[in-house]
Amino acid sequence: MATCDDRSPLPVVVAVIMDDQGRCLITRRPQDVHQGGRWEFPGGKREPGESRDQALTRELAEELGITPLSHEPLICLTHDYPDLQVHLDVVRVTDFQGTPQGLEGQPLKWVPVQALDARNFPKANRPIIRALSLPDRYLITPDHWDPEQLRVHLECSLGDPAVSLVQLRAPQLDAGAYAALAEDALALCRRQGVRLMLNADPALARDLGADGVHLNHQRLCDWRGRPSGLASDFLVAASVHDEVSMTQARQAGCDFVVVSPVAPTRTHPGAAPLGWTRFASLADQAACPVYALGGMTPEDIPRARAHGGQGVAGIRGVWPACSSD
Ligand SMILES: Nc1nc2c([nH]c(=O)n2[C@H]2C[C@H](O)[C@@H](COP(=O)(O)OP(=O)(O)OP(=O)(O)O)O2)c(=O)[nH]1
Ligand SMILES: [Mg+2]
Repeated sequence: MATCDDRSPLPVVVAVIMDDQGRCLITRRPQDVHQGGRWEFPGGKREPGESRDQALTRELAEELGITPLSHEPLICLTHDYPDLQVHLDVVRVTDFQGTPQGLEGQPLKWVPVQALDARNFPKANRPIIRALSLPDRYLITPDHWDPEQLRVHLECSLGDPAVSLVQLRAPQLDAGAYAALAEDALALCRRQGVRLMLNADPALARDLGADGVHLNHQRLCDWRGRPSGLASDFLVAASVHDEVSMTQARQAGCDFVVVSPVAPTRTHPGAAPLGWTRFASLADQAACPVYALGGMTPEDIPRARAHGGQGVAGIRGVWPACSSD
């Protein structure tokens, strides 16, 4: 059902409320409203003149009878439904007062983040669920590591709890050597519960059972939709450098993107850095979580988040130091 509100996009504040076991609160929308019958995160339309935080406090009081005490930005996105364009400003509520109740008669459930994919949410919620399940750093293998150095670095880094998402990038290897290395790296990553993205042909990533594929510029241009036989949690990511490639990533339905180079970097010394203002503007156009790449270290994570990012990606500065370095 369409809304009578003619603001476009419709400004909506959305709250992902977490409990101390890492579960989040979902509620069911009534049948007779826009996206009726689907599960959602609590929240609603911002009234004219209201700030995001005022709307958050009002909506959570009206719908659940609770008061948010602390929250942080999670992701902002615009989504085009056939009948309505919405702009969702999503925050993660980490502390609140009161016990949530369905004050409008809506069913409530606390569910672990890993169980969210299986629920029937509105389409706009896919990036929110991705943002919840992705870490604040994305490690990319440097191409000067030979396969043995790569194995040593993976083994020493994978025990670090901050390391949970890695991209295997090895453009110096031929297809056969890359596939052999990818099989070894996947076995190591699986043992530690780390997700491995292959910077390779999407069919290879699927056939080896990788957690996802990272599309470089050429593969993003060639992308013709998710190949058949992919699990729904298989991640598709892409490298983005400007508005054109951000639009391509949106059209490809990427689960996350990496924007670069944000700052000067030793690996690409000739490339002009985008800077944080341009990063923020590109992040605003994304329909998915965005990592900043280029001269990043873990100290840049708060800055990346303050500019609308999920966190940082890195080739050199983001890997933990290993004793063999
Ligand atoms: N609250 C919420 N809204 C969502 C989510 N995903 C999503 O696409 N939306 C859309 C559905 C609606 O078009 C819009 C939210 O508007 P709403 O109808 O819930 O607004 P409201 O709570 O102010 O309701 P009302 O007072 O107008 O009855 O955002 C979500 O996870 N949570
Ligand atoms: Mg609502």
